[in-house]
Amino acid sequence: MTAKPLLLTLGDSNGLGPELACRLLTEINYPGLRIGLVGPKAALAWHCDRLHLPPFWTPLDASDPDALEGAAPGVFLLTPPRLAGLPVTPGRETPAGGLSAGESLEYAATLLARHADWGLVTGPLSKAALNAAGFAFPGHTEFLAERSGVGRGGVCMHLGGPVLRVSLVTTHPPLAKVPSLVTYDRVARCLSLTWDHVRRLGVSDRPIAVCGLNPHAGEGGLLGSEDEEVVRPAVAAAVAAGVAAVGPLPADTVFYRAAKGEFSAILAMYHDQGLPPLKMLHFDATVNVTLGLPFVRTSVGHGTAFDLVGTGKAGTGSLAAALDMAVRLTGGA
Ligand SMILES: NC(=O)C1=CN([C@@H]2O[C@H](COP(=O)(O)OP(=O)(O)OC[C@H]3O[C@@H](n4cnc5c(N)ncnc54)[C@H](O)[C@@H]3O)[C@@H](O)[C@H]2O)C=CC1
Ligand SMILES: NCC(=O)COP(=O)(O)O
Repeated sequence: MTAKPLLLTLGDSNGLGPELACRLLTEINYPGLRIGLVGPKAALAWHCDRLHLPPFWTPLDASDPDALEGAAPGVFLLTPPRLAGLPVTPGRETPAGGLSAGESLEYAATLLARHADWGLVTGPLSKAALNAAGFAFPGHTEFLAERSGVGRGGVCMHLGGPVLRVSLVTTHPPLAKVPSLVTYDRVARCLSLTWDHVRRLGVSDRPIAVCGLNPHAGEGGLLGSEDEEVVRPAVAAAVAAGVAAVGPLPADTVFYRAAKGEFSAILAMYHDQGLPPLKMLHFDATVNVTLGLPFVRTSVGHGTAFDLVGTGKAGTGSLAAALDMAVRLTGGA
């Protein structure tokens, strides 16, 4: 079977994305794959020059939405019209970098609306630069949820590594808003999407652990009411529908238990409950997957790391893992 084309957005043109794409795609050969880089040529050219690499891509006509479908395996560059000639300032956070990220994502979303069987891998963007460029989204997840028509409530952010996998009930709201966003429907939706994902990965022999929102999962209501009133009924309904899940469990010990292999995934209630343990264990192997979109989207787990751009010190492991996962989820291997 021929592998599906993958789009790889470079993310913020001044961030780590272009450098990692240059290094990874010249170090590793992906036979049989059609990879369409999306972003400005200047970002790639700057790093190739610095790393003494020849251009490793073939330009494609970005106005032809089927150009990548008809291409032979290889690495291609699709530059959205507004990014042609965009100057780059690698390592500096600017609105131009945000424009590059936003336009590239907009362009990729348009192609994926036409080719839902393709996959999308995203390079890191700066949320501040993205918004400074006029794209009012807290991140890729919300952007793609809206552009695909699914809506923010229909998707679930999931990040995983070789041992730990973590889904999030809420994505990027301020902490003060989290309790009101932990609803029965959100917990149920995220459990259902996470269950589908762990089954796809072949690790559904163990249950999903659901974290409590409050310390000690509320200690029976003593330390907060949400775990008994919202989380527990949603978990019970998911179990009745065939999902293997347990909880709410005290979040302070659930990662320790998962690291020993007890759970297939963890459903955390908010960003900084779920992601610090994951990144501590798997920083250079973390893959972000948006569950619930009509197409496969994976991403690096890390951010733009402006401090590392051009130093050659950044690890390419997370991007490599994101590409591998996209190939796997689009049925390529
Ligand atoms: N996938 C995405 O688009 C993501 C974007 N972000 C955004 O990125 C921007 C910067 O965020 P930070 O919190 O500073 O996180 P960051 O991940 O960019 O950097 C945190 C620390 O990790 C290091 N680091 C990052 N990537 C690395 C790599 N590949 N190899 C070795 N070390 C690496 C950095 O040098 C820094 O010390 C923010 O605007 C944030 O919102 C953050 C996470 C994911
Ligand atoms: N910490 C994960 C993260 O911020 C990724 O966000 P997104 O851009 O993938 O929505």
